[in-house]
Amino acid sequence: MITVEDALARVLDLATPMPAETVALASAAGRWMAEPATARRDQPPFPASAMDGYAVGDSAPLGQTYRVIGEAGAGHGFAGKIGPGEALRIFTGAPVPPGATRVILQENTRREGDVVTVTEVSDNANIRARGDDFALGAQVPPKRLGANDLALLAAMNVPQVAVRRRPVVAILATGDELVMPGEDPGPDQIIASNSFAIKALVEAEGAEARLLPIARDTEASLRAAFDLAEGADVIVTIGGASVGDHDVVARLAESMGLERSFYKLAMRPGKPLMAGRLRGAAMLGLPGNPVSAIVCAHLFLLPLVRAMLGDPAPQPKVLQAVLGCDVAATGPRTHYMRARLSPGESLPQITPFGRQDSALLTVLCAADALLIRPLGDGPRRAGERAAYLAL
Ligand SMILES: Nc1nc2c(c(=O)[nH]1)N[C@H]1C(S)=C(S)[C@@H](COP(=O)(O)OP(=O)(O)OC[C@H]3O[C@@H](n4cnc5c(N)ncnc54)[C@H](O)[C@@H]3O)O[C@H]1N2
Ligand code: MOO
Repeated sequence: MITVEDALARVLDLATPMPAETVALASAAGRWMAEPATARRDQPPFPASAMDGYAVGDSAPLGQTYRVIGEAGAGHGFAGKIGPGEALRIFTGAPVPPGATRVILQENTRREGDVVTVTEVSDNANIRARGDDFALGAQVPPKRLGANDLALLAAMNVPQVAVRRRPVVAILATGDELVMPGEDPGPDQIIASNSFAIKALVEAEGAEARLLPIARDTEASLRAAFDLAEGADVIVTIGGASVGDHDVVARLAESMGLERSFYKLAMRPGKPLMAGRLRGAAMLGLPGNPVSAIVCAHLFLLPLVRAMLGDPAPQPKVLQAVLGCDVAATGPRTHYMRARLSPGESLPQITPFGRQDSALLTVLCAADALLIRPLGDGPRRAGERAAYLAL
């Protein structure tokens, strides 16, 4: 059995970066940029008024009067320039003309005909310098595009972005006992649940999920399912990974040419995880127990997807908390305990659930964190520091 850290490094070795494709900005939310984007203009492209008021060329002392010589609005500049004793009626977003050094807030003036008088002084010039937000040539380094990034690229006049193609993740649940939700299970059958979590997790990370039909525990059925995974960038099998007579996934994948990176790791839940490369795709064989499959997806599948999309830090983010109760020593496997966070003084408090069976979806749903209990660690007392992963 290898360690979790070693296993993660080997999984990340399976990640090949996705090729780039070009998409319209309006379709780029959640996508990973494949290369930096470059501003095609200054923003603002001219000194711009930040307020509605009057543009003048002096410090606007109290009682000063100006003759209003024209008007400028957003999208409608003033062609002339401002001389001494002159003011331009100006609105927010309008270009500030030459000669003007400040915009007096409208509320700080009195207007009579074409004469405006300063009624209150302010040291705010109310002018945004050209390029104040960004300058021509400014670069946005590759990142996952969120709403704010899309607005920035739009302002930079970047109508299309080179993004990484979404990796296709084929999800293959295996087992004679499984039927899909809504079907009529036989007396020995249960409902396949894991695939739905795995699909949602990889989609949220920016991948495209391909949910394959459930494969039965026969070589023919599994082989047919693997054929349906053709062309996927990642193949995820669920179940059939352990030592039982019906656990044919590994055997079959190997007969199809799987280059195995590892099988079994010192982790609980998730010991029978398998990883490798099959027909050009990265393959992860997740254990069948629902919590094992989902925890392994958080720890290995999502980092793999992120690495393929170009995330420079694809590893799960380990956070710190303090224990909310005493915990027992761990055995020879690092234990990822389903736990609940509550507010603490400087760090949150983390308390694992009493029931840690890897079949318990209700406990997983009640959890918002995985308490990490390192392998071989002794008992720990409430109040001691502990690492966790947020769910
Ligand atoms: N003799 C041993 N037995 C087991 C070992 C072991 O080391 N020696 N490991 C245990 C551990 S740990 C795990 S985890 C499981 C993993 O088993 P498999 O990956 O082979 O999974 P299955 O046997 O196919 O299923 C386990 C369990 O999960 C249910 N299952 C499977 N797929 C789904 C699905 N898509 N949705 C919902 N539930 C699913 C399945 O019905 C079984 O109940 O092995 C232990 N045994
Ligand atoms: O390691 Mo298994 O995944 O405990 O249920």
